[in-house]
Amino acid sequence: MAFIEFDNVSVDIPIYNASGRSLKKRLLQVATGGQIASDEQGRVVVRPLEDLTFSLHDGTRLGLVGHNGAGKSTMLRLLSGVYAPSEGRARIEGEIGSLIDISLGIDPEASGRENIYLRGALLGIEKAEMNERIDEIIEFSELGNFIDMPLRTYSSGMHLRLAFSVSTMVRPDILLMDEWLSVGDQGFTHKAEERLTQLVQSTSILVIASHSRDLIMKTCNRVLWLEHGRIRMDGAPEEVLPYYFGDIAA
Ligand SMILES: Nc1ncnc2c1ncn2[C@@H]1O[C@H](COP(=O)(O)OP(=O)(O)OP(=O)(O)O)[C@@H](O)[C@H]1O
Repeated sequence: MAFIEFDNVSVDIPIYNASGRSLKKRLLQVATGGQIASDEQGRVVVRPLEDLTFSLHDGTRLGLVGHNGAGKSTMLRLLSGVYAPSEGRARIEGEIGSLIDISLGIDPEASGRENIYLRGALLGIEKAEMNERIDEIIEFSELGNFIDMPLRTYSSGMHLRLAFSVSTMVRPDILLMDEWLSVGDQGFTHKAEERLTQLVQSTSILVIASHSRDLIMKTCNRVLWLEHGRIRMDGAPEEVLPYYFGDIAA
């Protein structure tokens, strides 16, 4: 069983190199998506998420919507453990899998095969399991003999195919995505699409940030609309999206 429970969660990010007086003054005046303030020590602090309370259970397919700077990526980073709450409490039960930044940790000097092991280690997969699954990953990537060549010799499409093949081999309880991944040429895209759909179906909780109405309608059964780091609306896609996209005045 997987669940995510947020109680009055806020995230503060101190900006250490914004201590110059004039910059600080300017930052405090400029209205951006995140709320900018200064803390007791006079440091500039951005608060991308403020006072969030919600819970997600098995079967939730959550679409995160919100304008640029609303806090969607920060929320995904918080769920993946990159950030911790500065205030409030976040309880997360279940193994988290992240398809954000699938090229993370890829070494251009190492071969495709070595990079599969590297990425696998980052995903928390044991070496013995990687040994068992490596052939399947190589076959899926369709990189043929290039698999033993250094990554710097790959085209960007080949690079993505490798990253996709290894990153989607996990079956997490909670899957985090930043838009729907689209990789490779036509043939590969079709195959990748199928694998991604299977992965999404097999996961207990999905959280996907997206600007696409179609994608959210197709994939999600709940939508959280973030505005300036706060929850503006939380409900079924057919309830929230007409307000978010302005069909109905909010
Ligand atoms: N590491 C950071 N340092 C400083 N400010 C940050 C940091 N990360 C996020 N922010 C600020 O927090 C706010 C929310 O950013 P976030 O990237 O979460 O928005 P988003 O909803 O994902 O936007 P987009 O749709 O443009 O990707 C923004 O104002 C951003 O400037």
